[in-house]
Amino acid sequence: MDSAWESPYSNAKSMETNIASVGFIRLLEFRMSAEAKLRFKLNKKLKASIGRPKFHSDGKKDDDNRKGSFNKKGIKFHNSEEGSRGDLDKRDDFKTMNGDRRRKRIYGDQDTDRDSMSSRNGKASYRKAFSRKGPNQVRDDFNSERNDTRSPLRPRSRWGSNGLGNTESETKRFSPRSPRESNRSKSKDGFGYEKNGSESPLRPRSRWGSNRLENADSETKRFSPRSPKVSNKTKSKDGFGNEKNASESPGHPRSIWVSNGLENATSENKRFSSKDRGAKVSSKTKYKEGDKMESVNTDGGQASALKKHNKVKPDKKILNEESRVIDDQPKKRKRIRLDPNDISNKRFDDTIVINESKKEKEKDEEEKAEISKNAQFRAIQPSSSILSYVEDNLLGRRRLIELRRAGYNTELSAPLDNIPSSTSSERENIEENIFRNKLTFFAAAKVSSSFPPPDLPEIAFAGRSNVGKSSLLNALTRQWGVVRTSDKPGLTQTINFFNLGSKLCLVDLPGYGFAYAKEEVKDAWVELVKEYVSTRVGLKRVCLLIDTKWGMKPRDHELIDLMERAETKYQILLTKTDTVFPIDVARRAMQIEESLKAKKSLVQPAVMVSSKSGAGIRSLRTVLAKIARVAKMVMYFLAVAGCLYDCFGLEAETMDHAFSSDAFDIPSSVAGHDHSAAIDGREMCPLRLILIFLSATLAGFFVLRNLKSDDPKLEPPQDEQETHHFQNPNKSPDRFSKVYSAVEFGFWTVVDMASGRYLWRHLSSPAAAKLSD
Ligand SMILES: Nc1nc2c(ncn2[C@@H]2O[C@H](COP(=O)(O)OP(=O)(O)OP(=O)(O)O)[C@@H](O)[C@H]2O)c(=O)[nH]1
Ligand SMILES: [Mg+2]
Repeated sequence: MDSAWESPYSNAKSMETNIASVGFIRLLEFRMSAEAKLRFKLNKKLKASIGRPKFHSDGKKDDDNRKGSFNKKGIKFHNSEEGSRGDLDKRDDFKTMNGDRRRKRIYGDQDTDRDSMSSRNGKASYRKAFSRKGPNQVRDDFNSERNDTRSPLRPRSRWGSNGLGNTESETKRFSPRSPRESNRSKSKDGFGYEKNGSESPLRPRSRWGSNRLENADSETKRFSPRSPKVSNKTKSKDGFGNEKNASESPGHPRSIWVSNGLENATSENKRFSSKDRGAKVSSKTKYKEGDKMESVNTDGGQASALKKHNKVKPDKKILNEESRVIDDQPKKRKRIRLDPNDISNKRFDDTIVINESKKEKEKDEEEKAEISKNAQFRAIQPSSSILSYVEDNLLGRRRLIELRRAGYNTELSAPLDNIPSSTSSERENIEENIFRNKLTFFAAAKVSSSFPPPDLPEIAFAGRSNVGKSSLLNALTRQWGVVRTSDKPGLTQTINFFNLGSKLCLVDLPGYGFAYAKEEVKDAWVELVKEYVSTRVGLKRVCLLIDTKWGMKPRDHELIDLMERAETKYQILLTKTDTVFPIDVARRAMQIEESLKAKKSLVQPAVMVSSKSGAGIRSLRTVLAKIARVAKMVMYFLAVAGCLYDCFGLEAETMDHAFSSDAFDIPSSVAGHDHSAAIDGREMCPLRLILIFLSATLAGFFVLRNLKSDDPKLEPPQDEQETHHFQNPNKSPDRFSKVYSAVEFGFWTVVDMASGRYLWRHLSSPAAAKLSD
């Protein structure tokens, strides 16, 4: 502002050249009507009511307030004028108004500036200053002043946006807003912009905006489309902008864009273009058809700038093209030469990466092998007998509705192991008497030396960790919680012995394979399990549990090989059948049976169970109960043989060889005889002989009966009771079967009393004592 006002004083030449225009303005002033004077006064009053800008003693105005007041003044003035006239006269009014406005604004400014200036230097009056500058220049100064004195922190003004092309980013930031801003500010301008003021600020697609958006690639492009238009219109009126720039003090802080414009061509371009926009805003504007605006630039001072801009533009294009060419070239990769003796972290990392890639390859190969395994598995066609068994026992993944329809109470644990329509989850419903006995833990062994004496026939449960060994013990006895289970592999870490009454011993072995335990600890488990299954006296069967979903693993094969060598009887149990589809249960059973066909110690068939649903548990009970029964029969036979040996004086050595407990794998305590007693058997009483004969006969009968049905088949249970349960699930077991089982149980007790250990111990102990003497 200062420089704009001071320049006429400092520049005598411009004073002289503008004398003519001053005279013209004075003439205009004399011709001013009384009405116009009144209007001017009114305007002054209005301005005063709005609030006038403060002027400092040095003539500088407070930037924002001052501009606001200028604008407001303009609006008010113009509004009052426009409101009193028709739309038809708008254009004429616009011109005259503009002239008035120009002059009056000058007067308005003069009132204050003259005082301030006279108080400052006491020489030149306002009119002189005005005459020296000329009206156009004054207006131009006014525009530039508005541009320049805008705070750089006020981007929302069209002036600010134009004048603040100081940095590229700034210009970019401001530039898209400018049309909107200009629209907004127009409403305050009083030059027919008030209609635009009602325009939504979200409508930037004014003519300017649309032009600018055509080339949004670069900043220069953005401004360029407008420039030709402006230059076309302003060329005839050119000559003030540059002059003004020239008259500006280069070091003046006010004119940011001017001072910067002298520094570099590219930024100058942008600045000029932005100034161009600002000039456009400050220029006369015709209002056409509501929203559309057409600007007529009276300030042609930007033509030279536009020329500059047009000159620089091709350079930019070239630069862009060059940069594109550079981008298109393939980028050279940095080659890092590695020192073979370098053992820094970098090289160490590289080796790790190589190892990892090897591991990944191995993993990929394993995955491929696994995929082929899966494909092979899907190709298995199970036999119809297995399929029907799976269906009859509701093995595999089943919907609850299906189980309900079959009459099972799905709210009970292991519902398929229960009698249909039963509400009892207790063990009374177990059809195998031996499993009604209480399950009691009696020993745990970490080493073979701590194994308990083999008093009872034992059935062991082996398999990988988490395969469901412990859960199966609970499910078989329907005594939940006696054996501890966990979803974390490796819970069972010792060989745990559980007595089922005094009939059978169930042994829970620690698992092998993956488990949450140290490697050495797991190795110790494996060794212990191997020792147990290969050397344990009284071990009737090892139930090798295999997860139906995953099938057999190398560790399972290891154990099988060991049991084959030790001639330990083992049977495959497929567990967790509820996790796979029924067809896959059948496939897995087929697959395992096929793969273990040649094994001698294997007891076929594989039993499919689920501790969760209870499917197959009854069949497993039947199998295990028969094992217990066979063991009992063998025990009776041994007892009878001992008696015969005693009675008929058979050679002790022969008897020893034929019926030794080791040969039958029966614990000596179960067999209930020793050689010393047998030798002494000749001295037994006749009553004992009768009892032995009777018991031997009955025992022989039951042994034969049991031996007939010793090998269970993969068909629905042959037993009447079993068949009844599975085929007619809605019927409860009839009374006859209950009586039958009770009589059988009583009979076996009598036989046990007559021919078993009880009598033998009591009768033979005195003889043994004698012999020892
Ligand atoms: N779905 C389903 N889950 C089962 C079945 N049997 C056992 N589980 C679950 O499998 C997990 C392991 O069961 P455990 O009985 O502890 O397995 P384990 O073989 O004794 O494991 P270790 O003692 O670690 O050797 C538990 O979360 C059981 O609930 C089954 O038949 N079906
Ligand atoms: Mg366990």
